[in-house]
Amino acid sequence: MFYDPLLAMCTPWALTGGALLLLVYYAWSKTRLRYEGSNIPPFPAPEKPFLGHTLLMRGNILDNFVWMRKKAGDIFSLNILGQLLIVVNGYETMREILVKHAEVTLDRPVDMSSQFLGEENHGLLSSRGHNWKEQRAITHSILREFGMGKSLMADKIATELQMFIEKLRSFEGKAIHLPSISSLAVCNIVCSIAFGNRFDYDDEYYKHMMKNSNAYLEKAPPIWVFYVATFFKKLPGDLFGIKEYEACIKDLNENFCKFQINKVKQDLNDDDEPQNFIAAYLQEMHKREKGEKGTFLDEANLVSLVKSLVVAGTETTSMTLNWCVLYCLHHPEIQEKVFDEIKTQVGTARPPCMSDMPNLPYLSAVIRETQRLATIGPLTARVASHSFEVQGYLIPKDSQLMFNYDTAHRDESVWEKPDQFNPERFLDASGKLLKRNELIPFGIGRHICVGEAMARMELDLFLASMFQRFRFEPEDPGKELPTFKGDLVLVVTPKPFKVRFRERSL
Ligand code: HEM
Repeated sequence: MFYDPLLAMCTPWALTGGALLLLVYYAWSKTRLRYEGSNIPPFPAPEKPFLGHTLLMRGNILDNFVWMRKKAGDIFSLNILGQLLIVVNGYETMREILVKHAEVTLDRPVDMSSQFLGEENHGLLSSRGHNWKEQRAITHSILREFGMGKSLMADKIATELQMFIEKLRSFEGKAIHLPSISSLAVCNIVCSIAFGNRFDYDDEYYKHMMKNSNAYLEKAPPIWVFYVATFFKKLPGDLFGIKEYEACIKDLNENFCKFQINKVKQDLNDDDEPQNFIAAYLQEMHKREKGEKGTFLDEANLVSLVKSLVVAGTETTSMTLNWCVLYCLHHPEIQEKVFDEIKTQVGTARPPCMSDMPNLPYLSAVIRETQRLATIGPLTARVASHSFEVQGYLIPKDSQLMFNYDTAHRDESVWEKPDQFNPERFLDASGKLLKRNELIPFGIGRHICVGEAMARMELDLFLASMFQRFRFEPEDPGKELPTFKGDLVLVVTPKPFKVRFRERSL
């Protein structure tokens, strides 16, 4: 046979080169957007080869979105490793899509934790279509039955609030990190509704599970990592902490949510009056299973639901309390004004209750302004189930949409000096509370926070009692006060700071 030494030498190189070319072509074809010629929203910056706009998702995304919006307008496109991501800003534009096009923007994209737990269509945060509709309706109806926004819920909150205030008193003015206590208190309210139990603040099991619940938010890898997380997971080591994150959420799932459900199941009798969320859900599930219509209610959905109540219902409320305290450290005069209002309208002999709230408009304005300026949950995502048009742009089927709620709260055309903490913007000239539609801390459209009424009640009661009983003072009055600039870890958290709760002499 003919032997060519040159060919023999070249072949390994040719093979390697060919393989590399194929790999490059594969990577290029996977990361390229295929919408040439269609009128998708504009890009704020040129795409980088292979990476698209992925690097723009690093750092403080909310700050990055500000300059992108200035360049490209309220709706702009990003290429994240081949996935079209359309970012939507401004109250009117978000409303137009989430309300007018609600049916085609109903589903959320699969999130990382659901993917890791094999829960791609479960519960409320990651379920889709008819399953989501049934889970949403049952959650809403059970929470309403348990008195969300009514007295039963208020009683549960008041019981926990008493423990919380006692705990704050016990520090006798020593500087503390508020969320390490407030998260335990707020989560206890969710627990007492979900499975009828509260935990002692020093309970090791509870503290461990709360750490997992916090990790859900704090340890969540950066958003862009999600697109390549399954690949990174296969690599040795733990790049971006993906494996640690997975371990935390699995522990929370198995040893908290499933464990508590099994405990309720042991004593469940379908004929008894349900005493908690889990029992009510299981009883309704058994009823529907016997019907002819079929049901999406099942235990896998319940596990995910319980987890979303714990995770979505804890840090959001706890961080809002923390932000409010931080703003008041900067504005002691506002703090005193709230105290004076409570002293006049409620007195100091008993804790404030829900029926006092109509007489406390200034406190309500402080809470609204806290929610506006902090925008705890600034980003939410959806997938377009069909193509549709908005403001002349095509939103193609399967594109992902990210809604930037933060912009609704910071638009200068709506809010004068939006970066300042000014509760007066929620009051009219006679001191009456104003309703302002652009305030959307709980979101808009069909996915609007299912725990809104409960959260409002918690914020009202907790803050009213905190203002009544304590003066909030900085850890070290000689030092610079903690900054207004927060960190986005799914929820926006202030940079950790300590505060002194000085008991007022009442
Ligand atoms: C101050 C406290 C809270 C804030 C600022 C807040 C904010 C939000 C926001 C912005 C959303 C997303 C809306 C969207 O995707 O458009 C949401 C959804 C949700 N929240 Fe809240 N939330 C709070 C408290 C609570 C509480 C106390 C619970 C329950 C115990 C809760 C449970 C949920 C659930 C389950 C969802 C998903 C709803 C769905 O997709 O249908 N949240 N919340």
